[in-house]
Amino acid sequence: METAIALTNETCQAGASGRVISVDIAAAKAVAIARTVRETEHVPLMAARGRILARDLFGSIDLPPFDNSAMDGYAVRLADFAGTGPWALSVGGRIAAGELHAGQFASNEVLRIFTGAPVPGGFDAVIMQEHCERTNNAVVITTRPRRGINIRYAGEDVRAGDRLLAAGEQLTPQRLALLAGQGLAEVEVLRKIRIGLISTGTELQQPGEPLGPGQIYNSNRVMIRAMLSAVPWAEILDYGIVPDRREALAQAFGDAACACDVLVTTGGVSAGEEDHVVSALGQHGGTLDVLKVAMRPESRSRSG
Ligand SMILES: Nc1nc2c(c(=O)[nH]1)N[C@H]1C(S)=C(S)[C@@H](COP(=O)(O)OP(=O)(O)OC[C@H]3O[C@@H](n4cnc5c(N)ncnc54)[C@H](O)[C@@H]3O)O[C@H]1N2
Ligand code: MOO
Repeated sequence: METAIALTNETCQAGASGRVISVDIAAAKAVAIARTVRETEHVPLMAARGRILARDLFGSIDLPPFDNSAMDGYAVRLADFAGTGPWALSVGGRIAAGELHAGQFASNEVLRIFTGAPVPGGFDAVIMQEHCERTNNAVVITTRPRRGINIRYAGEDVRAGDRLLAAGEQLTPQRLALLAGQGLAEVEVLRKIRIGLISTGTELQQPGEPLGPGQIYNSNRVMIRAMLSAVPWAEILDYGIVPDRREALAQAFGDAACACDVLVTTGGVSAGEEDHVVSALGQHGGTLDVLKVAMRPESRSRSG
């Protein structure tokens, strides 16, 4: 592990003798000095995709909340299947999803039922309509059903009290559905990491503007912003282009340091006297890990 070096006005030269390391090692070193964001916020489920869960979440209700039919067909009681079939049973009621059936049933009565409808107490199987023959007010069933067939029992998917998700997990669409299934409207997540972006270079020009002599369009900015905008737990603060003047850079870094958790800068970290980024960073009392990364065309990046 290379030790962090204190910054001085000459620090911009410090990388010159540093060892060149791989992209993976450089990334690991940058991650090693990172601190975890602790502040949290509540966000609506609809806006929570990709956010990081702040705390463990436990089920508050069973899912499904009640025994319900997995098929359109007939709810039956096994006690009505005495002897050998076929059995002719009369239809004593009808229930669709979203309804309740409060009535009583005589023995030998079945219930016309639809997918998602609650299975009343006492019924222990649902026979698909395709496996029944309906005649007026009766159904003929030829095969004795298995107990529980085509019934989704309360709590089969989630039990109240189960740990559903752990702190630190990312909220995928499927996990969000799990929380919605518990009736949650919002969820506590870690606040977004604020990533500042500063493009350094007197020679840089914004795309869309005429290119002056010696100028080059700022292509890194749009690339980095596009990459960061795909990160749902990050927020981008774009400070635009800052010219290669030490005071201007120090001012921009000072502003950004107050507002950001991470600052991404491009340019100005080479070894010439026009490269002021490292020394301007030093003005804010930081320490610096010099990371010379084995990549082309830019081999110089810094993390601190
Ligand atoms: N006799 C037969 N019955 C069924 C058959 C079959 O071949 N023969 N196929 C089964 C299959 S497979 C499916 S899938 C379902 C499709 O039925 P529907 O499209 O009518 O779906 P629903 O009954 O409306 O819902 C099914 C289930 O999911 C619950 N649900 C619905 N919407 C939501 C939502 N937005 N969020 C949460 N949960 C929802 C609903 O309450 C039901 O429990 O048909 C079978 N039946
Ligand atoms: O075949 Mo249904 O449409 O998935 O469960």
